[in-house]
Amino acid sequence: MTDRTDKAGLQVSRVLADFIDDQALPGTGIAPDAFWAGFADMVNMLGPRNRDLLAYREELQRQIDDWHTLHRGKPFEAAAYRAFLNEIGYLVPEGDDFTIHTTGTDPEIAQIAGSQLVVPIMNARFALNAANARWGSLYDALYGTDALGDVPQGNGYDAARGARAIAWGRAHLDAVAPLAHGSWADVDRLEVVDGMLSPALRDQGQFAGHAGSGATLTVLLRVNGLLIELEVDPTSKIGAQDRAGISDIRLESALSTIMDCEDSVAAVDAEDKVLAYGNWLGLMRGDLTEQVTKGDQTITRALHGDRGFTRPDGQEMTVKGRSLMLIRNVGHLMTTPAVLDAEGREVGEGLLDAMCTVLIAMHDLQKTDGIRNSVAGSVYVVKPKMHGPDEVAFAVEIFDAVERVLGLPANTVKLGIMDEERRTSANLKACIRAAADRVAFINTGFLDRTGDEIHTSMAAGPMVPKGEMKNAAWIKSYEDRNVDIGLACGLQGRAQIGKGMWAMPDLMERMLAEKSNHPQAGATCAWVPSPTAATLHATHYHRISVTQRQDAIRAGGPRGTLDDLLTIPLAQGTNWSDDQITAELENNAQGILGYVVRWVDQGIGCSKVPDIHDVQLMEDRATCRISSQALANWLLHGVMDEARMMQVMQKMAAVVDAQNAGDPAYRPMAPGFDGPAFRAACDLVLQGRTQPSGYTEPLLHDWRATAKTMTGTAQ
Ligand SMILES: CC(=O)SCCNC(=O)CCNC(=O)[C@H](O)C(C)(C)COP(=O)(O)OP(=O)(O)OC[C@H]1O[C@@H](n2cnc3c(N)ncnc32)[C@H](O)[C@@H]1OP(=O)(O)O
Ligand SMILES: O=CC(=O)O
Ligand SMILES: [Mg+2]
Repeated sequence: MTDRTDKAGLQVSRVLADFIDDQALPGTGIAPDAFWAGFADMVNMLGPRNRDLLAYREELQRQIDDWHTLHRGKPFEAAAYRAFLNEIGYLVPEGDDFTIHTTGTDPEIAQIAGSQLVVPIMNARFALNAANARWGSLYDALYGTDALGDVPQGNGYDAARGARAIAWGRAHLDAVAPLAHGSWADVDRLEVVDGMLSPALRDQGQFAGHAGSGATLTVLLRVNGLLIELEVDPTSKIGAQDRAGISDIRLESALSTIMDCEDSVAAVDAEDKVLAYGNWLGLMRGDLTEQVTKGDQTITRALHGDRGFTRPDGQEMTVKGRSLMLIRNVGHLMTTPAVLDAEGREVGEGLLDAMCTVLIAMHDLQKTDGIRNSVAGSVYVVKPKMHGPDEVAFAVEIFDAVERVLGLPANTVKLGIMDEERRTSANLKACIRAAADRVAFINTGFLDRTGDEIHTSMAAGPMVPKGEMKNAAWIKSYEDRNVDIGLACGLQGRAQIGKGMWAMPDLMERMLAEKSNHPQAGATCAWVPSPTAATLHATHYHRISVTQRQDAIRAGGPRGTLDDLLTIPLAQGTNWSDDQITAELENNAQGILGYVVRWVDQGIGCSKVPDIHDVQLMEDRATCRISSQALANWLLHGVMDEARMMQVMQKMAAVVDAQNAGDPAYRPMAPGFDGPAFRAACDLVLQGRTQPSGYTEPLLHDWRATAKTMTGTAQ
C-alpha cells in the first residue's frame, strides 16, 4: 500500500512529496503550497483534455481499422484512402507558410551541428558520463572499438594498433584541417607564436586557441563550428611515440545529450520517478556524483568543469566541458500512481514530468557561474509520441501552465518535437506551427515511427518483414519531408533538425561508413547510443557542412511526397518459405524477450540484446514496439498461428536465458514460462493489436509492478 499525503487535494506518494518539498523546491524560491496548488490546478484543467485527446486517438484508429477491414482483398486505392483520412480529420490542412519564432536558445541548438547522445536518466553512472561526453578521445574511440576494422585483443597496449589509430587521426586532420604545406603525419613540432599556430593551417581561421606551451601545449582547432583539441605531452605513453609529442586528439563530441525519462527507462511508480528526478536535480544543480568501480579502482564520477583557453587575438575564452542537456519527458499516454487526483485517478505522467523536470531545471537557470547547462536561460524538453497538431498544441499549453505556476518568463521551456508518430509526420507543418514560439527541434524517431506505421495500418494486411522496412517508400518520404518541412518553417539557424539512433552500439566501423548520411541529409544532429559513438560520429560533421547541405536541399525544392508517406508497407503476397517465417519470428521473439526480461525483472529500460545473427542491438521500448507489432500483425493475418508463436517464444526464452547465464540477478524464464517477464513478452504480441497505438508501456508497466510486488520492492 503506497504511503500518501494530501497536497492541495491530490494524493501524492510520500516519497515524491518529500523529494519535491525537501530537495527540488529549496533554492527555487517556490513555496511547497504554491507548487502543489499550481499542479493541482493543472491536473484539474488539463487532465480531462489529456483524456479527450487519447480518446480521439482511439476513435481515429477504430475508423482506420474499419476502413481497411471493409476494403481488404480489393486493390488498394491511394486517392480514396487519402480522401478518407481527410474526411475523418487524420489529415488536417497544412495552412499558410510561416517561420518559427524560437529565441533564446544555446549555440548547441541553433548554430552548431554535431552528435546528440541519449542516455537513460535513472542510471547516474551513465548520465554523468553522457553529460561529460562533450569531449571524447578520438584515439580511444578508434583504438577501443572495431572502428579500424577489428577489435583490440588482450589487455596490454598494442603499439601497432595505436599507430593505426594515430595514422587515422592524422589523415582526418589532413582532410578537415589541412596544413598550408605538407601533411599532419609529418609534423614534428607544434607551437603557438604571437597568436599564430606553427605549422600554419591552410585556413588560419581554423586555429581557435591554445592553452599552455612547449611540452604541455593544447591547441584548439575549429571545423564547421566544432572544436578539435590537440594535446601535446611528450611524457605520456602515446606522446612519447609521436614525432610531435601529440598524446591525443580530443573531439567536441556530444554537443547535446538527451537525459531520457522515457523509452530507455523503466519507471513505474513514485520511487522510480524520484530516482529519475533526483538524478536530473543533481545534473541541474551540478553536484551529482557516483562511485564508479573498475577492477580494483574506485573513482568518484562528477560533472566536468569548463576550461580556459587563449584565443589567437590574445583574449581569454571559456570552453564548455559538458554537453548541453535536454530532458525527454514521457508522452501524453501514460498515467502514474505517484499522484492520484481528487477522484482517485492516476494523473497524467506527462503532466507530472513537465512540472517536476522544469522545476528542477530552475536550479540551473538561477546560476550565473560554475557548472551551468543553458547559458541562454532555456529549459529543453523533448516531447515524444505526439499524434498531430492538437497534441503538440496541448504540450504547449502544458508548458504555458508550468511557466505560469513557476513564475518563469513565457517560452523559457523549449520544445523538442519527436516526429515519430504517423499522424505527426503527415501533418508536420501544422505540428511545428502549433509550437512556433518554442520549438527547438524536430527529430525523426524512426523506431517508434516504424511501430506506429505497423499499428496504424494493422488491419490492412500483413506487412513486410522488419528488416525490409528501411527500404519502404514511406520511410524515405518521412526522412526527406521532415528536413524539407523543417527548412521551410525556418528551423535553419533557430532549431535542430535531428535524425535517429544508431542502434548497433558495437558496430562502429559500420557507423563510421554509414552515419555520414545524417549530416548529408541536412540533419544538424543525429542520435548516438554512447559517448564513443558520439566522438566517432563527430568526424562526419567535420567533413560535411550541414549549413551548406541545408542550403542545397532547400534550393532543390521539396522531395518526399505525402502520397509516398501514406504508402502502407504491405507485403506483396505472403509466399515466404517456412524458414523465412521462422527466422522472422525467432528474431523478433528474441529481441522482445531479451529486452523485456531485464525490464520486468530488473527495471532496466535499455539493453544490448543480440539478434539471431549475433549482432548486439540497442533495444528500448520503441524497438520493442516494432518487434511486438510486427508479430501481432502476422498473427492477425494468419502468417502464423498462436500455437506456433508460443512455441517460438518458449524456444527463444531458453536462448535468452543462456545469453544471460552470467548475470547473478537474472531469473530464467524456462522451463516454467510462467514468470511475469515471459508473460509480459507474450502479452505484447498476443494483445499487440489492441494496445494503444501499439505502445509497449502499458503492459510493461503492469508486469513490472507485478514483479515488484512479487519481490516485495513495490512502492
Ligand atoms: C528509440 C529511442 O528512443 S533511442 C533512445 C534510447 N536509447 C538510449 O538512450 C541508448 C543509450 N545507450 C545505452 O543505454 C547503452 O549504451 C546500451 C544499453 C545500449 C549498452 O549498454 P552496455 O552494454 O552497458 O554498454 P557497454 O558495456 O558497451 O558500455 C558501458 C560503458 O559505456 C558508457 N555508456 C554506454 N552508453 C552510454 C550512454 N548512452 N551515455 C553515457 N555513457 C554510456 C557507460 O557509462 C559505461 O562506461 P563506464 O563503465 O565508464 O561507466
Ligand atoms: O525515439 C526515437 C525513436 O526512434 O523512436
Ligand atoms: Mg521514440
